[in-house]
Amino acid sequence: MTPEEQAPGREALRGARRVVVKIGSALLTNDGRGLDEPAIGGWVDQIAALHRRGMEVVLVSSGAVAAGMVRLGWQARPSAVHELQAAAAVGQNGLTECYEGHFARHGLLTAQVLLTHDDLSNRKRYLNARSALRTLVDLRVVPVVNENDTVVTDEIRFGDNDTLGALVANLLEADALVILTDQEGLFDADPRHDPHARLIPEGRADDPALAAMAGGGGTLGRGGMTTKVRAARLAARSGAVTAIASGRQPDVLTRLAAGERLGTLLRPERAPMAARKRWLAGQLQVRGSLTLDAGAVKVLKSRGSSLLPVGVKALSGDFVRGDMVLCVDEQGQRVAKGLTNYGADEARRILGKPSHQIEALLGYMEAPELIHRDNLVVL
Ligand SMILES: Nc1ncnc2c1ncn2[C@@H]1O[C@H](COP(=O)(O)OP(=O)(O)O)[C@@H](O)[C@H]1O
Ligand SMILES: N[C@@H](CCC(=O)OP(=O)(O)O)C(=O)O
Repeated sequence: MTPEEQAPGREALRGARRVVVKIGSALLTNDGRGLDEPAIGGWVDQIAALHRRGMEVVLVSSGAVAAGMVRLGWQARPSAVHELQAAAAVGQNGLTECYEGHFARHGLLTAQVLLTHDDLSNRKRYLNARSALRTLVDLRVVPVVNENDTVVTDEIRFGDNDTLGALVANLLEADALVILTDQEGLFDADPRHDPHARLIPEGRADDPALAAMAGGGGTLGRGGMTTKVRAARLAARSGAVTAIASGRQPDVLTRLAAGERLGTLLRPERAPMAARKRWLAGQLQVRGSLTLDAGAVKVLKSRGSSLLPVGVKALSGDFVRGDMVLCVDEQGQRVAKGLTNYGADEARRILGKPSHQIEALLGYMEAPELIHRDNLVVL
């Protein structure tokens, strides 16, 4: 059997028990004309149908800023953070009200869950968010998740909801992430600019060739296909398949759940990572970077070893013990990410040195490794 045959494909969607559905801004707001209520009603009807069949669905919905702009009568998306925050606060109200009303037609309760990057990067808050979401799902409530745009600033925002959708899929170990957008799926070029662009029906979530075809978004959406392909790679870490499809296709969700070949399906190729490693991999903020020699790159990749100072050639950034740092090879390619046992000043003094010299060099030894393998994830 080839790896392609072994990997979960369309049947993973058919048999999915838990699914995260992400609906993008471009689609939700009918290209900027305010919330597309009839369309939202249609997606809710499909989710309710899946729910009745026993499927657990978590919704990740964008649209707060775009809906707020329309309510406030603003023509153009503001660039000032405080205005974006205000628009999100006004628009999120409308979103919640809209979903609540439509799900109520089916006798289903919804729950508004607003998350920030900090909620998922701080381990304690991550575990809290996980148990709250799990409880809601167990109670058969449909969580409606968005980024808490009103309190985030540029440095700490996910920005696009594709990434948030993937992290929620990881958090709940969902079987599938379905990304509904305004295109039929991933094309080999941006169909907005290339009329000859062709749809890619299936691929590997971590295929770099697909990432290269994906471009940025329209005026309303944030990340375009770039963040959708990256989200598929993130979702694959917990074994989820990702479908990217047009929310304008009639019955798109129920047809996907029936295993129909719609849109683009991106399959996970590697075995799912343990939960803690996934949490590490999902961290977006890194404080510094370490350049590894070829020997260190090899043992990290082939044996999952810890990173010792002896294998590090250079470092950059201003990090402290416990911060996330990126490990790159001598060509600058990303190799791994992990939580460092030493701050930048100490690490600089022990670079390239065997671990038995650490105590003599620093006057103490926190640990023999710069990054322990439990705190390291190979990318
Ligand atoms: N290779 C590609 N295939 C399909 N769409 C692409 C591609 N590259 C860029 N895009 C753009 O990505 C847009 C969808 O992303 P985005 O605007 O962020 O929407 P959303 O709000 O649904 O996330 C499409 O309208 C399209 O113009
Ligand atoms: N959190 C933002 C959504 C960000 C956004 O537009 O994301 P996306 O739909 O992925 O392009 C909002 O509700 O306006």
